[in-house]
Amino acid sequence: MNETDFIAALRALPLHPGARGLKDDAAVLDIGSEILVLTHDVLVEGRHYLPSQDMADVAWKLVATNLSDLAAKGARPLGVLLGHMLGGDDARFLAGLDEVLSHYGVTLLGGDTVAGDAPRSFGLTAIGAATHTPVPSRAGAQPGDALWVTGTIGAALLGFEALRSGTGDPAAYTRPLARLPEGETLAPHVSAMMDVSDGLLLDAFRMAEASGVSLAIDSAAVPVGEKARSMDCLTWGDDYELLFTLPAETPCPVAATLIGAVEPRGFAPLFVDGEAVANPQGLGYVHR
Ligand SMILES: Nc1ncnc2c1ncn2[C@@H]1O[C@H](COP(=O)(O)OP(=O)(O)OP(=O)(O)O)[C@@H](O)[C@H]1O
Ligand SMILES: Cc1ncc(C[n+]2csc(CCOP(=O)(O)O)c2C)c(N)n1
Ligand SMILES: [Mg+2]
Repeated sequence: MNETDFIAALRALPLHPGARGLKDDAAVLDIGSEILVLTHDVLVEGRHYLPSQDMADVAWKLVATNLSDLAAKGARPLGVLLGHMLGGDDARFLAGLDEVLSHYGVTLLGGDTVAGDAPRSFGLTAIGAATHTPVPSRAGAQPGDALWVTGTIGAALLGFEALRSGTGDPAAYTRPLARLPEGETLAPHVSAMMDVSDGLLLDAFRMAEASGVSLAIDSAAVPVGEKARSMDCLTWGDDYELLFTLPAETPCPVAATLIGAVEPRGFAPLFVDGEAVANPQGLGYVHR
């Protein structure tokens, strides 16, 4: 069973309405006075980071990737709960955790600590407060809307290669940034929004499926890390940029690039340069 199959099977279990059918970046919990936004992500040695990496980078990435899901819902972080496995360079992990929490002005709520052998994994739950209702979802894209993305797609891939070769800047891979200010600015305007974690094309496919529309992407319009390897950049993932749709007449209120359009559902959820993409296979990263 791969990640997609497992999540599909989870959808048959009793789901909270705030789980949004397990088809969104985070759960949305209306508790009356506030709307909480909740997300959890895990990093695994060898899968999400290299065993040789500085554990300070791992702590940074663990927090940033979770905050990215809050950003995609326009939420402001309230705090985090950490699931920690002792046995690596725990002092460096603590230093990186201090650094990333200070950077985002976020504080610890709690967590759990265990010891274990490599390959170790680390979990984090991030809790945020919605800044705008309705909280943006992946499901609201409307035919006629414009499709936008922040930042450079494939920067993480190039950062990963820089880390492995020891030449160039690995920061886009080792120290991704959560687009919290952009997410908050965008939330009142977008019809749909998500972060790009598994690859632009796979995540666009998921947005199209959730919204019941087709997304048409002009691949040449996407700002990629390396033009000659555009397809690698569009499918590798780990970029943590925001992918969103805006009504055609709405000016984009943040720095971002127009990369396509929302169309009524055609015979595929995704069209890349006019070519129908009916199957998500090969569009991005899926755990298996
Ligand atoms: N083990 C699990 N138990 C419950 N819900 C899960 C589990 N794994 C995934 N989900 C849910 O499935 C949906 C999709 O998850 P996914 O991990 O693809 O989203 P994401 O966090 O935005 O992406 P990424 O993990 O790549 O950052 C979310 O609603 C998530 O909460
Ligand atoms: C050492 C190493 N680091 C990174 C990658 C690439 N990668 C792994 S998971 C993922 C998507 C986000 O994960 P998730 O869906 O769990 O949030 C990506 C792009 C790799 N193959 N090897
Ligand atoms: Mg996400």
